[in-house]
Amino acid sequence: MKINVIIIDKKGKDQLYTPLIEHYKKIAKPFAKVEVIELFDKEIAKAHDISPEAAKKSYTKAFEKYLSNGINIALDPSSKEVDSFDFANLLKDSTTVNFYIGGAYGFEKDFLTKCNKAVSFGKITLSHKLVKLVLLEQIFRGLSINNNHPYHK
Ligand SMILES: C[S@@+](CC[C@H](N)C(=O)[O-])C[C@H]1O[C@@H](n2cnc3c(N)ncnc32)[C@H](O)[C@@H]1O
Repeated sequence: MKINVIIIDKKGKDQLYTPLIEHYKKIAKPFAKVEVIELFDKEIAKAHDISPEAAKKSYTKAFEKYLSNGINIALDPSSKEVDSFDFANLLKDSTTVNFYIGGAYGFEKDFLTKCNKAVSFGKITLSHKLVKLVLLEQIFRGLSINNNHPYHK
């Protein structure tokens, strides 16, 4: 199966999170190919200087081309909270699963309605880099649950 983590973020490897992200991608390999897709362009940078609404619109524009393939799940703090078993079930719905992590201003409502689901990791707001790491760990945990791997005890 293919899992895409699509995030509004500048490309580039930071020393802090990248080794762990790569670790989870590697250990998930027997079950799924996990790819992290970072999106940030001049249009998003410019929109940030205009208004939160313009910024959210620019995120939607960047995300939209990925919506056509597979199941689409937005990570949104104010949506339905999931536990690790609910999360594992999301990975059973399709052979391609796209997860979306919003930018500094979250998502446009319109984008959330275009996704199949929106889920929350709790009411706290995590930085997008930290959310990416938590998501990668939960993807591996979910794959472990679905494949009876002993990681999830
Ligand atoms: C810095 S946060 C943006 C905060 C923004 N004010 C909002 O309400 O979404 C960047 C992204 O991280 C993700 N995120 C942060 N905390 C989260 C949580 N508790 N559960 C799910 N996703 C979260 C969301 O995708 C969010 O758009």
